Amino acid sequence: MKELAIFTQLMIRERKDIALSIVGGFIAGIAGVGLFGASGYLISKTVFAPPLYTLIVLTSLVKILGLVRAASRYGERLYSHRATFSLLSRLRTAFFVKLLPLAPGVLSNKRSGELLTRIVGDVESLQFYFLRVAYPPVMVIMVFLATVLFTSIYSVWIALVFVLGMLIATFVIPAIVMSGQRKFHGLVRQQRAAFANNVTEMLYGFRDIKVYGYLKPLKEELELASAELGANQREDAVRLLRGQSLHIFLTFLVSWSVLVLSAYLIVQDSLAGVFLAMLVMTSNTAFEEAAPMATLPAYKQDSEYAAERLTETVLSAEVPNKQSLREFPGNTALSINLREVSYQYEGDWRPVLREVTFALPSGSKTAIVGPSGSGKSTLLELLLKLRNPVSGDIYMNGVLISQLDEEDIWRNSNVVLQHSHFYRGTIRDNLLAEEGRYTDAELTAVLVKVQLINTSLDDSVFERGENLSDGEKQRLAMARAILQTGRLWLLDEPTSSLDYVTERLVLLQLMNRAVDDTLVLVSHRLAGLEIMDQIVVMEQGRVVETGTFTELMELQGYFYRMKQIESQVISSAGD
Ligand SMILES: Nc1ncnc2c1ncn2[C@@H]1O[C@H](COP(=O)(O)OP(=O)(O)OP(=O)(O)O)[C@@H](O)[C@H]1O
Repeated sequence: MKELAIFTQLMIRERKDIALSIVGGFIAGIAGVGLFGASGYLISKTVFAPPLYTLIVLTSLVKILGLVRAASRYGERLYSHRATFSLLSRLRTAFFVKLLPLAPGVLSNKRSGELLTRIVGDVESLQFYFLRVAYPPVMVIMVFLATVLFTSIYSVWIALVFVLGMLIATFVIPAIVMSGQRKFHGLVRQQRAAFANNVTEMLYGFRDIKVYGYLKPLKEELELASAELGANQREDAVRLLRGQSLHIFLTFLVSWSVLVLSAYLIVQDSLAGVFLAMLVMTSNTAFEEAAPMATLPAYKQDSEYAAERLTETVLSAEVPNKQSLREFPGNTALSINLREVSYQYEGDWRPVLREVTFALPSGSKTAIVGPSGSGKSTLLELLLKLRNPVSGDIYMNGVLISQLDEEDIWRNSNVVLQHSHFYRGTIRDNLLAEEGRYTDAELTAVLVKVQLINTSLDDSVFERGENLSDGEKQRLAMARAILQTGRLWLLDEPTSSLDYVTERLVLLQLMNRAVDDTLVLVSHRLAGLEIMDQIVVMEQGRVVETGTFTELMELQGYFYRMKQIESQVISSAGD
């Protein structure tokens, strides 16, 4: 199956450990069969009171085989587990490297809880591919062939019993295990993903869920789902155990058959009685070695399913071809051109942006205004190449954005999105400034610029900034942007939670800092836009007006009417 090709390639890189584990496993298997065979022979031989040297040779052989078996089993375990963990670490890295450039796309398509359990669970499942799928057949075939060859020296019929038993162990028992497994194929995995989704959603929205009294039904639902998942996991484990029990039953069945057949052959004078115990012990040990065959197809199916889903996760997003990308155009303030840009969210029936065309000259300051839902934030995401236009073109300094590496765009932009993320740590950690790049005095000066006057760099920040007000979060996000050195500013309502005075002060600082740079400010508020070089007015995904504040007011169109309404609302609120 082609999805497992990645794994096969990784196995080739671990070939040395794999080869050593196969050699160790083979020696351990053969030594085990030899050890028990020799013990059986020794027991039988003592009955005939053989010369002392025969007993010494046989006892020494048993001891040596015991030592060889233990040492080679140790080697096999050491190398096979080392190979497994190296494979796991390579697999994790390889998958993460593939996932990383796709992150914004994959994260917006998938629910976070599901994505996490999928990736972790599927990668962990694949670690068993080598130990429980690829490795056992090689070992079983080698040990078994050697054993059949050895027994055929004494009796072809006994060798045939071995072959028959092995066919049952390799095909019939796994088929019985699989017949139950097929019905439940992937069910546990799907249930686990659904469960993780519900838990993550509950954790994210815990406060609202609690306040609205929705906690109890949700908890009951989760408990039910958890019990169902537990029951199915138990059933899965029981199915595997049933396979192993069947295999043990087969081992005894074969040993009994060998015993009966040997007894018959001894009576017929076709076999010397002294070999009876040896053959029975040999069959018992050889079949013990084949125990992993019972669960092999179940693990194989599980690994294939995991590989398929992992591939689907990385293939479901567009893979950027970095080779054909062009160098980011210079260290100057960017000029940006949008030509007939349209965008539609996946699965949505209407476009969010429709043939948007406007230009942002180098060093210009542009405000994008419009009612909620008119597509302003989506437009910024397109400029950041977090999303790609469905049609139309975006140029940055004359280069098509599709030919630019998004990481270059991010590095050259100072961004404040509507919802910034904050980490558990200190204010200093959350400024995300490269260590050693700024002194504490410089960082504090930036905090002052964004009016976080009483905030210290060592103040703690809780997970997701729970202990910060919305206004503090916005100012901290603004401080982060100010500490960046890009020449493009993309700000999505960065001051919407601030009071009027603080907002003015912060924006003033920002304009001073970005004086020579290109700046785009998405804003709901229309006050203070006089200082902008250009205002782009959007409505239902279209650009309806563009111009300076004065031009738009003179036009007496959409912006003018919005401004009138805002003034009326402000004055009536003041009455
Ligand atoms: N991830 C998404 N998937 C599907 N639809 C989305 C997604 N994000 C936004 N939308 C839809 O796209 C439209 C435009 O959203 P967008 O956030 O760009 O508007 P906006 O003008 O920035 O709004 P606001 O001023 O309220 O922030 C909305 O109708 C919204 O429902």
